[in-house]
Amino acid sequence: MTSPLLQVEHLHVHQGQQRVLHEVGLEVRPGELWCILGPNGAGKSTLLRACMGMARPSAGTVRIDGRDLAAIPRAELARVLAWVPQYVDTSMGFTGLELVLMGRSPYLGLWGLPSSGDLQKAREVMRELGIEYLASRSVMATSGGERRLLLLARALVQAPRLMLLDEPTAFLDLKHQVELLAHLRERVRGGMAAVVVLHDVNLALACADRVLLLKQGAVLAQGAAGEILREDLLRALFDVDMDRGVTNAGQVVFVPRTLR
Ligand SMILES: Nc1ncnc2c1ncn2[C@@H]1O[C@H](COP(=O)(O)OP(=O)(O)OP(=O)(O)O)[C@@H](O)[C@H]1O
Repeated sequence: MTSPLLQVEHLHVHQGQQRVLHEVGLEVRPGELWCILGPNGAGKSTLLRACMGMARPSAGTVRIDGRDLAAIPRAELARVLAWVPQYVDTSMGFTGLELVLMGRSPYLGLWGLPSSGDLQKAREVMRELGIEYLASRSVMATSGGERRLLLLARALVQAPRLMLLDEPTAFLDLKHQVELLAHLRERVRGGMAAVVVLHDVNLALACADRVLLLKQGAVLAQGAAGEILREDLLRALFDVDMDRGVTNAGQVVFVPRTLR
């Protein structure tokens, strides 16, 4: 078995007096796509933030590629790990291409200027995601979904081995949601690892290898997606009765009972 790229052990995080994460453990290996599911306020974003050193553990360890996260210089970390946050600060008025090019900063030389190779990589990823048309547009003049795709492009040009994505499908229409996750799956098949916070159980079921269910800051269950995503655990997680069905194409789906 390959060694983990991300290893979280006995992680506790507090925000002031509030206990946000309690005794969380997680191991992510190359070629695995993990989905984190849980109710609002469960601690999903905090877990991602702790994995990249933006939320300080009150106890426990986070290791990236076998090394203690706190001991890895930021520039070095950025060559291994990329983050797709929930929001982008659009107040600074970058163009789409400039935002995407920021993903190349861990590789820039002495003067910090992107080379023609960096520009080519940025344009290539934008083309793959169908957002070339945003290259010279101000990020302030883009839609919520377009910003999401720009943030994904920025993370992809970073050429990370591990990607952490916080609700990347929020604001995206159905086609873009499916395309984004398919794109991510393809990268993961190529050996990258990804941890994705999602709210949609069916999208998680469609794309995840492994799933972690987080409730009130603690792990309710984790393991292979097909074993963990089942009615009893989903009910315990969301306090909503779910019915399991199978589509004509043989795909398992869950429907909240109150919506039937
Ligand atoms: N900076 C902070 N100061 C105080 N409390 C915080 C802070 N950041 C998060 N929290 C609290 O920690 C808890 C977990 O927040 P977090 O954002 O990790 O949840 P989440 O599972 O990502 O939620 P959502 O699905 O709503 O995005 C929440 O109760 C939140 O109010």
